[in-house]
Amino acid sequence: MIVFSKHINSLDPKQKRSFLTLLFVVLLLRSRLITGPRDVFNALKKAAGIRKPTPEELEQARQQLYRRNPDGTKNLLVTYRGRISEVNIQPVSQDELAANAKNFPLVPPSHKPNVDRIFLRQLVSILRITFPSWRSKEVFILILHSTFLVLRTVLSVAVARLDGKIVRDLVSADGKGFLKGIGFWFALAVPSIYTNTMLRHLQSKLSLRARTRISRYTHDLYLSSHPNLRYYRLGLDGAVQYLTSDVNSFCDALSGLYGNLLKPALDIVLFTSQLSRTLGLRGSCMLALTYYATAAILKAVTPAFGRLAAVEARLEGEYRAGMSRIDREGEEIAFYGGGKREREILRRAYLQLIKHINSIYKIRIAYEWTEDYVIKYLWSAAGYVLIAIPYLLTRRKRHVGVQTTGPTGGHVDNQVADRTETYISSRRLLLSLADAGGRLMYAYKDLLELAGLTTRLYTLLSTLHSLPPLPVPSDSTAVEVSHVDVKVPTTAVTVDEGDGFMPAPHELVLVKDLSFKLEEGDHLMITGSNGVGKTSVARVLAGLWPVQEGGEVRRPADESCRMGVFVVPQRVYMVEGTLLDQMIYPHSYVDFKESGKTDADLMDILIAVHLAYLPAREGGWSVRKEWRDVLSGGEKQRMGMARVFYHRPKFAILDECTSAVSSDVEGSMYEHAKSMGITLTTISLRPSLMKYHTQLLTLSGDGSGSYTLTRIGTAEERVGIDREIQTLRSKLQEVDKWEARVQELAKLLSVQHESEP
Ligand SMILES: Nc1ncnc2c1ncn2[C@@H]1O[C@H](COP(=O)(O)OP(=O)(O)OP(=O)(O)O)[C@@H](O)[C@H]1O
Repeated sequence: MIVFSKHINSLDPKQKRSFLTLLFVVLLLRSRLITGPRDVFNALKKAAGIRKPTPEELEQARQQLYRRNPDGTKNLLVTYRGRISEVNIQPVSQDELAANAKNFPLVPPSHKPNVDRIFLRQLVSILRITFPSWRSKEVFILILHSTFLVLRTVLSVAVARLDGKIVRDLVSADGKGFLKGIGFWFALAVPSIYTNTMLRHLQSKLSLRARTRISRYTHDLYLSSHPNLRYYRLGLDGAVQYLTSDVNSFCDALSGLYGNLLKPALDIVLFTSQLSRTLGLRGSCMLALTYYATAAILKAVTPAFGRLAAVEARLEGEYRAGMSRIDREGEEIAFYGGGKREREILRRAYLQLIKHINSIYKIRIAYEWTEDYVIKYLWSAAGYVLIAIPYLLTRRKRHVGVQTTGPTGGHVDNQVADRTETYISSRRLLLSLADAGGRLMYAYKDLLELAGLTTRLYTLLSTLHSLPPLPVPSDSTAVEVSHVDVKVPTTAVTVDEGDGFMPAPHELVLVKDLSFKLEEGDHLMITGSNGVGKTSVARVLAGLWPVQEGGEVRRPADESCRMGVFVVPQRVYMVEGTLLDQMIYPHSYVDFKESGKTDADLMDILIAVHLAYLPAREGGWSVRKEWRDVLSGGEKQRMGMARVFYHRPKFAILDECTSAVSSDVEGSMYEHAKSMGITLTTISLRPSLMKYHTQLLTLSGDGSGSYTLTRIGTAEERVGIDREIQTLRSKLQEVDKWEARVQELAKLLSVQHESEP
């Protein structure tokens, strides 16, 4: 950079003029002040027959979502400003993610964010994601950004020199030189402003690219299918905040810091080298001493900005989570009239956040006061002293300051003008130096804040990476469970301790040593009182909860659903999208088209679940609505059953998913499922459903984890029912005794009342 500036200095005036003209033309073209090339481009597009898509084509692209490429990758169809752009998506492979896990060992919960070795290690691990290779576009932007940073520093020196020269011409009453100087001043303004604008632009661009890289990585990591299911098992409080806001803040802080750190550092080196010519050895040593003293004072008064930023992000996440809970559960809250209560909860979360932010502001007052005092006043005073030293202490007249070639040709024939020029140039450089020092100190504060955000992002990534894949069940033609203890996995009950992760205090075993086998056509009903572990059995069967050593779950590999069994939960999930998307979930429109199914097939399914009126009522298959609010509870459950008929799995688990459906429709849906050859496992407390099943699994619920498995309609089941009838009869016989006792007690009470005074 210094070489570059020296090189420019060495050019003769004619060469300098040509160089500046060339620079001006390049900047003008790049700044799009001239729109010619763009008009030509648009005209060419028109001539080539490239037109704007129609609204129908836009809707079609929205519905289709992506196009599959022959090489297996997907092109996402993004509709934006009336156009469709295709973005090639190349997901990070699971192998690559697994290999990266070694870069993300878990942080100890006691770790407090700071600018230290741990921070650097964490930052490097994340930077590997942001800058995947030397040839990536992000590196190119970084190089371009750095080039503009150097250019800005060079221009600053040129401005300081010009400033000195203008004042020199003024003092020596050189009108021609003065006007020439003003002309240069305006010419220099063009590249200076352009450089500043480009710096801001490239900084934002770098932040956006980093955000895209990290978001894609976290999406691939977080939204992983079986056997990873990280989105289900993460167990980190405020995960949404980590995945959205924190990523954004981190990228902004990172891209901002680069410029904020490099620019003042460059400035300091260049300005110091320029000034050292004026100041001499003694002055330069004193300048270095000033730097050291400043850094020491500010380090001593700098608060723990990193930790403060991490706490702020967590509190922001809690507040956001409260807001989205109300948005999600609005109707339930309204039925309970819980607005006031929710307001209190939200207000508390908000006040906690605001109190924290306020305390940061207060902490900042003292810090910023010291910082301003040191940077603005101490440095300026030191600057005056340093400039004065050569004049006050050195008797020998020295040619000091930045070299200029004025009308005098560098001869000192006007001592006052010469001194004024040197003073103005040096003073401007010193002011710029103070400004650079200030920005460097601000950058240290930014660095601390980046440390806090890095810890947050690193915690997310390391927690995601630390989840081992779930065991993949072996293939079988039937569903087989042998010697399985159904227990709540420890990772599912973790508590977020701000930055850390705490395991569950004890293990909760719901069902002990569970064994059963379901061949195709063996329909199982699971029953037992609330909270006994019925849904937990489904979680184990679906592979959501791992099985302990010694136990085993075997399932068929079924193409219709990736996990071998298709589970319909009690609360049916409604996906964002069209009516068609609700029915085919988790299939996409492309999957639907590839499956060969038609609208007529879909209609048949809707008839089977008694929802045939929906497409006409809602305005067709492609209408988009907030289906969670539009459909009633029973309609949603019927839609859940429609999905089962659409996917037609070999085995389906229905977890109380018809509890809001009328009994007649429920019965016809069960008959339809069986006629399609779907083997059902129903979790229900409704005895009326028993007739559709062949086996009954009853979980005892006495805390021992015991269960009974009986065949429905067999001698064994009849014996079981007889036994229960006998138990009830013997209890009924005691009813007479209990009634006699009640009468005795009533008499006793009335006697007591009479004897009272
Ligand atoms: N992630 C979890 N963390 C902690 N406890 C859990 C978790 N999941 C389930 N449990 C506990 O395990 C027990 C069984 O839950 P499960 O959902 O299997 O009950 P259920 O028999 O299906 O109940 P219901 O009939 O009310 O639906 C409950 O006491 C529940 O609190």
